[in-house]
Amino acid sequence: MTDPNQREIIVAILEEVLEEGKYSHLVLGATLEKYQYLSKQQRAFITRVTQGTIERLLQIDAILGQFVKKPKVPKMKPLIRTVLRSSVYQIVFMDGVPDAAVCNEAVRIVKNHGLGGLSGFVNGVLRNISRNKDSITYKGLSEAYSMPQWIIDAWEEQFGGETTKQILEELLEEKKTCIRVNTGNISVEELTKNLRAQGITVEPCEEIPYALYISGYDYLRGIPEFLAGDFYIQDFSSMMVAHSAGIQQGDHVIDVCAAPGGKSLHAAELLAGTGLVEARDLSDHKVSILEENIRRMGLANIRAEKWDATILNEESIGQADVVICDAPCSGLGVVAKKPDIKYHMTKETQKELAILQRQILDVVCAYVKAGGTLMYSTCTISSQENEDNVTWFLEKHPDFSLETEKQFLPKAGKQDGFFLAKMKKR
Ligand SMILES: C[S@@+](CC[C@H](N)C(=O)[O-])C[C@H]1O[C@@H](n2cnc3c(N)ncnc32)[C@H](O)[C@@H]1O
Repeated sequence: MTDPNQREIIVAILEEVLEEGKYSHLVLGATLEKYQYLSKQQRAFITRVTQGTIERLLQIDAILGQFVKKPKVPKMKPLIRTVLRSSVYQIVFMDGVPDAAVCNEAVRIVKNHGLGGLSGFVNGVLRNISRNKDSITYKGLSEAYSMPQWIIDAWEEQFGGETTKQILEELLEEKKTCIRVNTGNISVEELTKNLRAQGITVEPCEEIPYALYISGYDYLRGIPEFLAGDFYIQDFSSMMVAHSAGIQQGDHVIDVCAAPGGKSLHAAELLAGTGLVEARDLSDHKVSILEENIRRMGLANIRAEKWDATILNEESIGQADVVICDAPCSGLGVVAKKPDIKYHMTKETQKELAILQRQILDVVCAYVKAGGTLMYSTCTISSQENEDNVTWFLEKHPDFSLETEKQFLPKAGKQDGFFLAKMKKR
């Protein structure tokens, strides 16, 4: 557990995410791929500490604020700040990691980076926190649940205090990965057997027979069945889009915001080799991600295309049995798995996103055939981006009617926060 290398790696990841603003899941994924020689335990430790530190950042900074009078956290040297933050996470939120080892490692890293003059400060702060863990207090929900205040305010207004507290609690609980089995490649039973043989815990998902929860695995790309396209990582709430769209064999599906491809690939799988899915996204980079996933899943009835969804594609008018509009959104429903989102998002950006979502809906509804279906979804729980947009859309487009609308709230070990609306064109 105390291999010196691990904590150096953790600090390097956190510096990229917290100091340079890169996305944690991308930096962590790339790092785990780079250090394939590490053991499964070491990788699990790196994942837990980096994700935990990001997830609990406001809480950790509040703790540091209680124990360090000067300098304030924002005024600290970036490396010192990162070492302290990741060490506080281990001392306060992890059992089974000796505090003395955490302090010693922090001192060693600081010295290795030429900041030996500050090693006494780092050592003193961490040992003080270790001795006084029980006296830590938090001012308000924002500190206690590490969630920016503006998000709490918005949720309290929308859901009330009790539900907001429940959401905040769920977001910090243990997470499981939900996968969609590519049943064209392998049966659910066979995949379950293969994964269990590798020591992976596999549990069924009650709502969708071809969805499973997996945990205790090392590294995604280290699972041969992942590389073979036998499964795709997708939350069950997100699977509900293609699952409940009423896709029939031979259908033409247009997914207007498709990358990395979860819903498009799912639709193509449901079409079982028939029909066509046009999977569109904004940039060449996104299209190449779509193409890579299409190749991995081995599907022939789907093609990736570059197209800006805010621009009308004349050729697509009235062509689709199903249009999937999984719009760019604030992502606040998935902060349990991508915790840095909550610090990047702002009220202003959220407003801009709601406008963009309306713009996209307004254009892409033209692609739906008479009698066809428009699926609108987001991975957020904000009514501004969800129900309000649907109401606005239905008023503006009376030829569409609402069939179902569902807001999934985040539930630990079960589902992300997600919204979907199924609309029918008369
Ligand atoms: C929520 S993600 C889509 C996730 C995807 N549907 C899935 O299930 O894997 C939103 C996507 O919208 C794309 N996007 C943003 N603005 C767009 C636009 N104007 N036109 C098309 N795609 C856009 C983003 O690049 C991003 O890939």
